[in-house]
Amino acid sequence: MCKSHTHHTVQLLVSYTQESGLHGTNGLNLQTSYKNLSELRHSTAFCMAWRFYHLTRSKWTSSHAFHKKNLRNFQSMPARTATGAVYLILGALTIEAEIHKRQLSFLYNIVSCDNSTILDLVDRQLIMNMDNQQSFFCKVAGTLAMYDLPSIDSLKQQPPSKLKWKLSVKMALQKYWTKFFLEEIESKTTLVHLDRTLLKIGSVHPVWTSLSSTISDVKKGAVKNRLLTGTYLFESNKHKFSGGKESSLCRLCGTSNEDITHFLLLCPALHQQRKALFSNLKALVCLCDIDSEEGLKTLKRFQTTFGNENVMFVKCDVTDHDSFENVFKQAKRKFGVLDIVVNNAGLLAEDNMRKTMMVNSIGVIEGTQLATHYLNKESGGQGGVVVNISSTAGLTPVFYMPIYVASKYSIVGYTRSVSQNPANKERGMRYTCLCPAFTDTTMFDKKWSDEGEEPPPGFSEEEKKGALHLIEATGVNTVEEVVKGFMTLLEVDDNNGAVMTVTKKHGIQYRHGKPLSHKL
Ligand SMILES: NC(=O)c1ccc[n+]([C@@H]2O[C@H](COP(=O)([O-])OP(=O)(O)OC[C@H]3O[C@@H](n4cnc5c(N)ncnc54)[C@H](O)[C@@H]3O)[C@@H](O)[C@H]2O)c1
Ligand SMILES: CCCCC/C=C\C=C\[C@H](O)C/C=C\C/C=C\CCCC(=O)O
Repeated sequence: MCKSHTHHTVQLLVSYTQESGLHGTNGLNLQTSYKNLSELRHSTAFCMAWRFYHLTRSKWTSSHAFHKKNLRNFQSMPARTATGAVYLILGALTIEAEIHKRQLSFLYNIVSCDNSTILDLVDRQLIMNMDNQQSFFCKVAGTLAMYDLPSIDSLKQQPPSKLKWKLSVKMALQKYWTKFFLEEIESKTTLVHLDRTLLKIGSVHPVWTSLSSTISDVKKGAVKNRLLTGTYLFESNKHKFSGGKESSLCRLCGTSNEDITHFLLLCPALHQQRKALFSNLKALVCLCDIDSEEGLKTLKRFQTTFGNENVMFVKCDVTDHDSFENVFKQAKRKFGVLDIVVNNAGLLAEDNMRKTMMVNSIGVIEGTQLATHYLNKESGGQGGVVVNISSTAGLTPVFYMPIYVASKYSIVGYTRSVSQNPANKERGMRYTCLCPAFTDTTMFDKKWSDEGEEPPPGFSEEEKKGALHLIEATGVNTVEEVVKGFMTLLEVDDNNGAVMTVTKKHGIQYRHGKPLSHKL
């Protein structure tokens, strides 16, 4: 292979792929485009294999970068995409692996031939040249070891059929590079949503294979791909990165900031698409509340989105053991297994100390004990997570609501304590605590912003003024902001013992240092 031919092939490859961008926009589907790319790449790799020994480290690095850039452009991935994702989503081999494949094929052809002169030369090389790093045999011995393939000697003694050898090499390369890139992506926080079981060198990820090659489908695939790889730029990020110059509002609904929680769960403009997807997902929810009128309204709303069979409501009073346990029994009977419990019931009634403590404190403790019993692997469950809803008032004294504060402080201390039980790991349990600041819900009633209203029971006129002042100073969370913190607590599986605050000023923050960590 002469130098000018090599140069020509590389030029061809560059013009073919470098500016091609998204597949499909050039009229080709991903498979055809990739096949053409890899055929050109193979011949380039082939050329390089012979010049392999003369390649300097910087040439090596630039050919890797060149190859990765082509694969990335080809899938319309931005430059910040993790290398592992670029290769695994397309199932593509590295240049290094392509060269190894050819080395191993060449080795097979030599050791399995019946030309005694060639075989003698091989023997001579094996005796004389195995310490020489530049020798083909020394290099290929390293390649065989790298992929756990038989040594040159055993290949010579018992060469398998050509087909079998090709298959063994293919499998070994795929196994090695799949493991290599899976390890690489493990540390990437942007890739937490990528299902590892769908990633394999040699197979194209369903994000590409499930699409037709129409331009609109391919563009949808590019967005999906960016969502999967954590590289999609939500409006809220654009806002952040532009130093506030760009708007953070969702362009689809125009009503809220666009972030991943909004996009996946909340944006009303995507309701229809979500409905179709959610009806296949088996997210099963049991709602419970002492207020059955409101509970049944919420049930109806959830059933419309998630399907009638996937949601249930059970009336319950969390201060009554039997009533509370009945919820767990009913949910288990209908859904079979329980894995998340949210102890959310709460009230603000400074004029009723016993009720406040019974609902906000005892109710949450009771719910946590029942969850431990019904979810725990040691008592027939599959393990899971408990999220106890406290408040920033569970971390800061507030002089005009000491009873509410006492009830919420108790939840933080209780949750942190149960999270330290050494049995949690065996039981598959983790316990977390969410502490929102003032949030725009029914508890945060209009009367707190209406100067003309009487203060709520248990509050003097002066105390109400103090509260309004505090509310003005701290700001009021939207429910979406709190949901975002809540989803983070659920999704991060090594946060046992976490206490998270959600405030208007500082967003999501963990308190009390790093939680006691164990991965479940
Ligand atoms: N809204 C805020 O500003 C804010 C801030 C921080 C924490 N929290 C906490 O968030 C949680 C949810 O409150 P919210 O703001 O959604 O108010 P909310 O009043 O809408 O919800 C509380 C729910 O608890 C139910 N409940 C009360 N007593 C019960 C009982 N004995 N058994 C069963 N259910 C009972 C109520 O019927 C109500 O539906 C509460 O624990 C609250 O203390 C609220
Ligand atoms: C003072 C009564 C206001 C009424 C709002 C109704 C219910 C709110 C309940 C919340 O749990 C209270 C949350 C936070 C208030 C406590 C402390 C503020 C600490 C400062 C901060 O949030 O940074």
